[in-house]
Amino acid sequence: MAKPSLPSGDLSAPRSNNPDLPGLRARKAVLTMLDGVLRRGETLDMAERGAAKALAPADRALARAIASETLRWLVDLDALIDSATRKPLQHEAKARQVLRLMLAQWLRLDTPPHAVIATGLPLLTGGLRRLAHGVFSTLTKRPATLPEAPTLPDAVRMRWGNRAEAIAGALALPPPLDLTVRDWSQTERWTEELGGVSLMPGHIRLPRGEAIEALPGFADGAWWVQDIAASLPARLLGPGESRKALDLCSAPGGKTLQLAAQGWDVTSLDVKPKRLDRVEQNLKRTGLSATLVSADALTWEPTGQFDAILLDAPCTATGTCRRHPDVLHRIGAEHITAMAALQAKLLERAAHWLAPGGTLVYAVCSLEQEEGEAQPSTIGLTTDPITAAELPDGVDPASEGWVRTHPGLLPNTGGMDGFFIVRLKA
Ligand SMILES: C[S@@+](CC[C@H](N)C(=O)[O-])C[C@H]1O[C@@H](n2cnc3c(N)ncnc32)[C@H](O)[C@@H]1O
Repeated sequence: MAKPSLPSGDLSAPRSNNPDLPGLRARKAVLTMLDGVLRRGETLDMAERGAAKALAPADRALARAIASETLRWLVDLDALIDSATRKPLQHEAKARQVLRLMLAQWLRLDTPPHAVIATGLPLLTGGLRRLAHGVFSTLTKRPATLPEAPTLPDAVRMRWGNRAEAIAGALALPPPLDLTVRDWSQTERWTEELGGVSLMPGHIRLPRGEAIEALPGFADGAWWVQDIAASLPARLLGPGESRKALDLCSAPGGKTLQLAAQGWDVTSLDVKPKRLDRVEQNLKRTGLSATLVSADALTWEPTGQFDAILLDAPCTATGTCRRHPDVLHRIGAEHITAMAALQAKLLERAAHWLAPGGTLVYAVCSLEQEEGEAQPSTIGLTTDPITAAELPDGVDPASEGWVRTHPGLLPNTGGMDGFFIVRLKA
């Protein structure tokens, strides 16, 4: 079973309970991050910003890796804990949280048990510390193992239906790093120079773990990081030939860059000014241009119509579960319903801004039917079927003409994020 590469944070065991020891501070941050995700429903990014901001970069990376692996394997870690306790621990009890992160380090990050104990047990006191020590020792003596792939929470498995097993298989593996090349004619050159593989023109796949900013071509903006699935929506609009495109909900701007590079005259709109700043920085780095608009798409009114609109709508982002395993535990029916309602409103508005004969691509990085397959029927545009020739080998359009990707696709080359994409014509 492939394991994530371990960040170079301090794995050595502190010899006392001194809370200032760096190894202990990283584990404390993990505990706060797990609490943020599991108790307060925060994203892992948000929880990390709150809990780990004072840590040195290597310790912060270590804390992120431990929290990610804990959340990815939570169901299996809990089963191990329950198999070694006579009285089940409450779901969010501190002793359970500490045992979860201890087991994730030992079983997923290959941290030696003595280091796990030295940095885990000081998070507890008294009887709880003795209990955690007992459970961890029982499991290391067995020795306990994890299954080949993480077990998905029941509600998630039910929602993802017959794709669930393949997605769980992909969750066990660290996802690769995909890049989109600004000038597609340079794909071969950059693929060779960066030592990657290309699955489509303009696409390069590298093994995970590269320091992106140090790679050749980054500073000159010859490419940007973008999962291959995330690159499909803009590709489906084809060459722009200076026609007008609206990238609605555009930040941090991967699709704005693509549309600009494909020759569209792009208006790039997002409601969050700080996120729009990132679009600006990305445009600057890549030498591409777009008109930036900081506005709420629910109230904004354009001055004219667009030949193309890309609506990469806000969503539950469950399709990014490989990199954000918090979505396995945070997202429930109420989030999906709320997002689906927002997406329907955005789609409805966007449809009115399309010039006659114009094209609208609707996309979400969600694996949920309500946010994907159920959406386009609510507006009066016709589907412009996506063809297999427009997709990477191994990904086929559905008979309805749309595309549903998920992490279990392209299993031999590293998978892809989960997206729903449909192309509609006015
Ligand atoms: C899935 S992300 C977009 C990713 C982006 N298309 C890319 O490729 O980099 C969704 C974006 O929608 C924005 N958003 C959410 N509600 C919005 C609204 N009412 N109006 C405009 N933008 C909105 C968020 O700020 C977020 O940046």
